[in-house]
Amino acid sequence: MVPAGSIDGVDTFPDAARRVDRWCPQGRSMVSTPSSMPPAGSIDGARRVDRWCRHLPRCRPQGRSMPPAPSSMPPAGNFTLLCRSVLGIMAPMGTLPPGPRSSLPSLVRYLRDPIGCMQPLTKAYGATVTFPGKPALVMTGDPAGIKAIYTADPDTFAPLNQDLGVFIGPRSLILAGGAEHKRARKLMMPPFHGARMRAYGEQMVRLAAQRAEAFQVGQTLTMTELLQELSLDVILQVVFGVTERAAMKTLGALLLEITNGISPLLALVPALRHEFGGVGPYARFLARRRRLHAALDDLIQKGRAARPREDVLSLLLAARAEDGSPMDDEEIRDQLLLLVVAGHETTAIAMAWALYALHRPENAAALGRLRDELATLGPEPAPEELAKLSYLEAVCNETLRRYPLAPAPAPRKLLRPFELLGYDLPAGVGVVPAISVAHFREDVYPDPMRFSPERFLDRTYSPFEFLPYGGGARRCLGAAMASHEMKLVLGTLLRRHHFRLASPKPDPGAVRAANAGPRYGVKMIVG
Ligand code: HEM
Repeated sequence: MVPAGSIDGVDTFPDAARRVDRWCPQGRSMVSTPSSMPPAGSIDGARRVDRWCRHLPRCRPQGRSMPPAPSSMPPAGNFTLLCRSVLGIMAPMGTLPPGPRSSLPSLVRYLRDPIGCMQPLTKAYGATVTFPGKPALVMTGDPAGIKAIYTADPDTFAPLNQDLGVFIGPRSLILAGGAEHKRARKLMMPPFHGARMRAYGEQMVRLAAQRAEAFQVGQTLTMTELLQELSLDVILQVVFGVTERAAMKTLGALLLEITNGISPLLALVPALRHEFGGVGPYARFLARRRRLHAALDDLIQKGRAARPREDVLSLLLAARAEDGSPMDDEEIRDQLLLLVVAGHETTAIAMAWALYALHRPENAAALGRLRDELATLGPEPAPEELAKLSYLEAVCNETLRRYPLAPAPAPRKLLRPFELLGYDLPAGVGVVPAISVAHFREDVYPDPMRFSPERFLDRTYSPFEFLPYGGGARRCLGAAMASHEMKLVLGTLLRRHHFRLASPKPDPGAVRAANAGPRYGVKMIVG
């Protein structure tokens, strides 16, 4: 048995030794401490042993086979840990789950392979990983950890990326915290409630059918672009209430300028956000934002003057908080911008991934089964009939699982200490449910890389195992709308046309703004 003594004072804590015994022979499997583990007398001390003992010479005389540490693992001894703490690189590492020494390689890997980038880290450290930084980020793909985050009191967290306010409006829902978030969410929820989808379905099907009518046999379509335009049209009509063609075109162009102008580097590296005398990507972005703000202000004024309509903007203008106060124009403008940024590219990418997956040769059976199901409907089915198809729904869910758009959604910053899977995380740390880890767990989704809609017919998954829309108090506001749109648009396109992929090359995905989308745009030939 490995004596746990004298490493960071562990000798006074009896369960530490058992943990060492568990970890040392296993080498690389540095999974997070299971919640079933008895609480350690000194949690800090014991956990440090969990993570570091196999790198310390003290363990070796015990005759255990000590596999080499993974190269990304810090060669930590007390001195190294101390230096890091002093330098602030890994500030409170003593209480955090294991993770790589630097976050930079992971960031680079994320930009190259947003969906698969967590897999090597999961192999090295387990489903819960700490990324050092200021603040450190703890990502967990463990359903128990995800549950702890999503079911915690929402006031435990604040949204972390306040600096993203330049892109999505400083007063937008996604950046609000505490009581402000609760107030805004309550005001914004009703137009996105599942029951409202009936009102929006007709418009979604009509817009998809109009696009599909223009397709010509043999034509090559870049699905990400086409579907982005289509879901922008849906947002313009359903959210903004703009139905007149010319107005849709003008506003649509301004919105696309903004959403396409948010480069991943600008979003991830605040230091690049300088105007540099009016040239460069950030200066261009700010000029576009000014033009868009003017157009949105105009739309809001017209909305206030018009009679109430069915669209989201109209409902937001009429919404009142508990104290009877409405949202002011500036807040509505920020919320509208958020809805476009959060809503149109995400849904478009999800639909493009679905078409890509269905038309891969290995998934021919899934496409066949879906086509058979669609053929059971009459010539002009009501949107609700499409929305009720169970295999179509399973295809959409499997797409969102296999190709998570937000592999790691916006971090939540801890406002107070928080226990996660037995680790006592200090205030200030960011926590992130790692969708890209949760959706690829072998124990939950056997053969996880395979696209298999049948999974969603055979069993149901908990909200901590299947979480394409995040969860808890910040679960995606547009989830019902996105799922509805996916089913109606895919159903409408596939009922009217056959397609094949223009290239057999697999698409590993790439970062597009904040989302993981197809790298090659999903080029398809109309059959
Ligand atoms: C397939 C499409 C979509 C996916 C996969 C998706 C995914 C997500 C995710 C993962 C989050 C973060 C949740 C969290 O932090 O726990 C989120 C937040 C959000 N989404 Fe979506 N989304 C989609 C479509 C939409 C649409 C269509 C809209 C609206 C038009 C929308 C509006 C929002 C808003 C407003 C938030 C912030 C919620 C809050 O902070 O309270 N999303 N979405």
